[in-house]
Amino acid sequence: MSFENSKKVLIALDYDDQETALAFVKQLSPDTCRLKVGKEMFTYFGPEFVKELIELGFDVFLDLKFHDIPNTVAKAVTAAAKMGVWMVNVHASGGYEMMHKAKLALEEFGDRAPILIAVTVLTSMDEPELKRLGINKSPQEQVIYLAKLAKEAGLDGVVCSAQEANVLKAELGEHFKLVTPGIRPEGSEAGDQKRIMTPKQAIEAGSDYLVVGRPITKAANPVKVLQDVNESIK
Ligand SMILES: O=C(O)c1cc(=O)[nH]c(=O)n1[C@@H]1O[C@H](COP(=O)(O)O)[C@@H](O)[C@H]1O
Repeated sequence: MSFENSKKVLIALDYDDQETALAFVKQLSPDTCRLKVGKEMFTYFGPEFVKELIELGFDVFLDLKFHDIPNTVAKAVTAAAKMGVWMVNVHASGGYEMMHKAKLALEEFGDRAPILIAVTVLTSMDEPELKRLGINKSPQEQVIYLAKLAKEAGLDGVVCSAQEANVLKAELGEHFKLVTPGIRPEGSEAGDQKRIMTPKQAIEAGSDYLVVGRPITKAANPVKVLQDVNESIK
């Protein structure tokens, strides 16, 4: 799939109602954003919903964060590729073998293989939360550690917070893609996100793609907020 990144905003479609989601999507253009379908919408509406978005011309990031034994994850990313999605993700903490098998499974799709990325440390986590998991590292140290592992396993990039983008670009190179949620335009609420940045700061730090959900989808005028975000990162 194409890494073309003039469209940097990936809108997180986290709705429990398909009609509302589609009414929102129909106000958007595939020229100004891509769409992310995550666990909530996929669990409610499944592959048919994803295919409908693709038919409307959108690149879709299927965000199901697979984390299982290598064989199961390889089969799951194969199913995602068959659906025609642009990007798919797994959890880096599933391990080298799991990530590597997933990457190998996508080889048969050639140029049509989705971009495969790994979630490092969720943007909702901070140092105390990592400690509770038994990980005695800062989020940044753990992100770097897992991102290196993902690169070694052949993945195309990682999901991290924009706060780690700078150091990851320096350590892992220009071509390793950084997809950053936890994006909050000036003045919007952090909610459950802990490691946040504004769209402009994130791009300046080296993010390739910005995942933005509630600041756009819950806005009174979502299309205007998207336009403002795109304008701020031109
Ligand atoms: O993989 C993701 O997309 C993801 C990883 C992560 O570390 N943090 C994170 O927030 N996400 C997703 O990004 C979206 C962020 O949405 P908002 O917080 O509403 O902007 C949600 O759909 C999350 O599931």
